[in-house]
Amino acid sequence: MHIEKIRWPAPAKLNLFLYITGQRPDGYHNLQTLFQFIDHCDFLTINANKSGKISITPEIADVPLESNLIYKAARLLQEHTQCSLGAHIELEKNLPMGGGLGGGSSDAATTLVALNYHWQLNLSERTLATLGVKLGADVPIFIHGKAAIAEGVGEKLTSVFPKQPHYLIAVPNCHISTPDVFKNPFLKRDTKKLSHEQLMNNKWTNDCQPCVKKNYPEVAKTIDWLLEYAPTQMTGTGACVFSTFEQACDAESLAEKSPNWLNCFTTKGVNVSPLRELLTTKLD
Ligand SMILES: C[C@](O)(CO)[C@H](O)COP(=O)(O)OP(=O)(O)OC[C@H]1O[C@@H](n2ccc(N)nc2=O)[C@H](O)[C@@H]1O
Ligand SMILES: Nc1ncnc2c1ncn2[C@@H]1O[C@H](COP(=O)(O)OP(=O)(O)OP(=O)(O)O)[C@@H](O)[C@H]1O
Repeated sequence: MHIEKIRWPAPAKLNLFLYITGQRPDGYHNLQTLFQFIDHCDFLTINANKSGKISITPEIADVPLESNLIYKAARLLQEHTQCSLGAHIELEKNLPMGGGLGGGSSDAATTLVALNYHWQLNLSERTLATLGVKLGADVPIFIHGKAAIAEGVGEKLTSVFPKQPHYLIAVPNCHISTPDVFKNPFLKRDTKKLSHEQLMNNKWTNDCQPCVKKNYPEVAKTIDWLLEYAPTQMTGTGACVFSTFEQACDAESLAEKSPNWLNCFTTKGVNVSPLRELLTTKLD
């Protein structure tokens, strides 16, 4: 067991494009989506112990321990490996919840990767991703840790190298349920599947955005305000929206002049996740 206390990052992701190419018999949707990470993270400080128990502080408001994806990921790993070790996890929650930035999935992925290290389980990335997808469709990309086109329901990953621009991320004041967006009868579900080369060279859009804009006026107002200044679109099933800039100073000056109702922060796109950076450069 690695007993040293380590502060592990759990970064957010953006869907730079998101196309729905069909629906499977089980109701899940086949996607073609481009994931990039941003340098804006939750942090999990992990202290491994021999208790067999998983404790997390502080609690997340409205999320009981048994529903916390960090707890679920740790339990899944214990069950899969019959490991009798435990851990105390201190969570610094910086990512907005239910915003399409994948914070819950990222926390779960970081838990799997970190406990695999602390408990010295030696599970492969593939095994961790197979366990992780049970917790959420986005967990495998966070375990992969490299910008990628995801296909299937999000589990088939091909690494790609999009530009790493600066972003202004806006967080509209509304919670959007992912299942509700996928249930919407007006959702476009028949986008033609394209080659990776075509996908990377075309203009990038998000098939969920028109329905979400229609049903959530806060999202529509945010996108329309930002579009006056920079290319802007929604990530995932919303509600967060990102505007793209070549220079950090342009993102920052737009954030400064944005109206009070627009809650936002600036960050940079990264093709290697901070979690992967830590694993490959600092812990090897
Ligand atoms: C749309 C994305 O945000 C893209 O990054 C993700 O694929 C959604 O990932 P997530 O929030 O982890 O979603 P999950 O918890 O796996 O799925 C929530 C619900 O969304 C619907 N869902 C999700 C993913 C998918 N490819 N097809 C779907 O139809 C299903 O009804 C599912 O029950
Ligand atoms: N550790 C966790 N962090 C955030 N949310 C969690 C966590 N554990 C459970 N949840 C639940 O998961 C829900 C979705 O959280 P999350 O922040 O991942 O949404 P999201 O950013 O919209 O994700 P996605 O882009 O994958 O749809 C939350 O509303 C919360 O109830």
